[in-house]
Amino acid sequence: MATTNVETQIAQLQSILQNAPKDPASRQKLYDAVSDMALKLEGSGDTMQRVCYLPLQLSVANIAVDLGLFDILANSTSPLGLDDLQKKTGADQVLLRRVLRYLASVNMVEETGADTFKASNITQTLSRPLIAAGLRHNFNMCAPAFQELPKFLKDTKYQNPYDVMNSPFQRAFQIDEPPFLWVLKHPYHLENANKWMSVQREGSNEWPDAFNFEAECCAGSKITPETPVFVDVGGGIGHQCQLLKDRYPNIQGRVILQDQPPMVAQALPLPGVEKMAHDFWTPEPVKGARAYYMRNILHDYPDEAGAKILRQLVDAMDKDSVILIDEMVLPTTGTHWRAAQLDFTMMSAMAAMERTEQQWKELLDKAGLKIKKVVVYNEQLRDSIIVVVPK
Ligand SMILES: C[S@@+](CC[C@H](N)C(=O)[O-])C[C@H]1O[C@@H](n2cnc3c(N)ncnc32)[C@H](O)[C@@H]1O
Repeated sequence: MATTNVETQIAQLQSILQNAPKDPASRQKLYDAVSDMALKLEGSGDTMQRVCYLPLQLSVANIAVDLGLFDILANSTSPLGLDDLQKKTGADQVLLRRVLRYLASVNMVEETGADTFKASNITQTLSRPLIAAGLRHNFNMCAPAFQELPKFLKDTKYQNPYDVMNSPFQRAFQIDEPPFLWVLKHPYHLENANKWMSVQREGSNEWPDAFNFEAECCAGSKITPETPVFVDVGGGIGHQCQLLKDRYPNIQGRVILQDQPPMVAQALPLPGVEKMAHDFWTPEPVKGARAYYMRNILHDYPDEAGAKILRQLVDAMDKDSVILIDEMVLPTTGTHWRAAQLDFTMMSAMAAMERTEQQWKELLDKAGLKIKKVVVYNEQLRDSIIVVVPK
């Protein structure tokens, strides 16, 4: 009776899988619900084995990337046996069997018969070059810092880390400079990190999907071609300036990309965007802009340093100016695991943090600023535009 019942339940689950919605948002919702149910169903044996062996998945996935296994299977039109895979990878068959057996056990590849494998949906994802670079980045750079974290926190008496010159990453790599400077001197790690950054929010909304820049920042007094409308402070190579220009091709006024000189020198072509070398620790040279935009800058710094950067902008603002902070705003409860793990990545790498709305208020207060409104544009990570004005 019990067996029949469980077989019926499994059949019901399979029917849910077959009828899973195609649109990404609904699919994500279903995935979150099913994952949550799977964890609630989990017995102690599975819990201990799953948690204790978590690092192994990333390790074996890196072996598969090094051997090109995901690529080979994803590009094959039919299942491949060990002979084929040995010829293509040059690896010993006994070892290959062990690697593939493990990968199949966690659905990273699909086993179609004895010693025969094909790509699964997960193989297809992991074979993509940007995602494979992410496997390398997280294994080579993040995992050593995560490994260091428990001892680091014990040694620092469980105080929240705030000093970028004293982070788990620095200990793991035995360096005495901030990780973002160290990585610039290590091209292999830099390339993997940049590829990972470019893909990790793939498929998510972008800020103009939820925030109407023209209505929010260009209404009111007249804008002329001389009016600075958008200054991207610490804007990297200009992706957000490009996004703004793409979404608002007829926008009047100046759009300005600011960053350190080497970054500005590498910026995208960006027609219609002024490129300006500027150090954000010094007074903001563009006065009275409609919007000073900052994306993923302040989460790198503790409150005092963040307030110092913001004060440079406050001094440049006029009555029509706002600051747009594009960052995660963590909820008070129910933080998604993807957001929570990013917070720990910031802690381990940079002694930095993601913030709740209350924590944003506390930081802004130190710079004489307050929140006008928060527009969430990506629910899962709580990526948001925080519209900020002087108090
Ligand atoms: C995490 S990245 C964010 C880049 C960009 N805003 C984005 O979201 O893609 C931090 C940026 O801050 C820039 N940066 C760091 N220190 C700076 C400084 N003192 N003045 C101006 N930009 C700086 C870096 O060059 C880098 O482009």
